[in-house]
Amino acid sequence: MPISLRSARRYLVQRMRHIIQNLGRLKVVLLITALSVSFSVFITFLAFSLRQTGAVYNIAFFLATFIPLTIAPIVSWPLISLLMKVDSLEKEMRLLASLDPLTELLNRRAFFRDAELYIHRAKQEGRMLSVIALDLDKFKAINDCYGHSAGDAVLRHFSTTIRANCRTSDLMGRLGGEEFALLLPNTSASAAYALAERLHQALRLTAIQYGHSTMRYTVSIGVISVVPQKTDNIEALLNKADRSLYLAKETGRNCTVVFDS
Ligand SMILES: Nc1nc2c(ncn2[C@@H]2O[C@H](COP(=O)(O)OP(=O)(O)OP(=O)(O)O)[C@@H](O)[C@H]2O)c(=O)[nH]1
Repeated sequence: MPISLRSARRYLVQRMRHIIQNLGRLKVVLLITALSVSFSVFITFLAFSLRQTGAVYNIAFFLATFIPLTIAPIVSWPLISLLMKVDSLEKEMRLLASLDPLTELLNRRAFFRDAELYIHRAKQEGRMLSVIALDLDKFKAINDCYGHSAGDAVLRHFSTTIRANCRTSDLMGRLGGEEFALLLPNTSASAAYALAERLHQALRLTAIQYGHSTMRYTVSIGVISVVPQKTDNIEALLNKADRSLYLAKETGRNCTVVFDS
């Protein structure tokens, strides 16, 4: 019983938020005011029906209209404002919980969660998608040579390069350390390979100024492109992309290997 009460309350709060978001603050306050006045007039009417007439009756109806008309907006405006603020803070918190704080790409958990949705949709529509695993080369040497915050600057730079080369519909995540992953919906192996090559090219043209130092870095990339089958999930696809990435590292780094099944 307490569970159903709690879920009923949660449902009501959600409905209220939905209404507030759809109508906007002003319309909601006007609606509350109109409802308050109607209710107050109705109660007054019930109390006086068939009993009183004349001046008292008129004064009571005047008060039944005037009091809620003035009080309802004064009370509801700040309350609705507060609810809207809580709502946008909650949205912001949910977004922050999904992002890697250094690069502002999706964190591992959010990437895996969203990737499953993309894969599910691709299965339903029978469409191809590509998963790309990326790992910066000899990143430890950058940290050792220039310091940890220089390493952080490289990670941020790489995430900006990824963003500049991907579509807004692509999923971009930092899985941890210097490992990144992309999921490209509706993307063939050749288009995914072309993106990987654009990233290599962008890094070739890049020299990051850090203090008095100029840093250059490269990335190794593994690609898998499939029309996902029933048993495919992000873990399985990322495993295959990782196997290609491993080959890219073995081949001498700074290159792309496409998974060959
Ligand atoms: N600056 C910085 N370094 C990190 C972060 N997370 C992990 N690292 C470092 O990334 C380095 C990863 O090193 P390795 O796994 O040996 O890989 P690598 O040096 O890139 O070598 P290869 O992958 O074989 O090319 C380690 O030194 C970690 O300390 C981070 O958030 N910031």
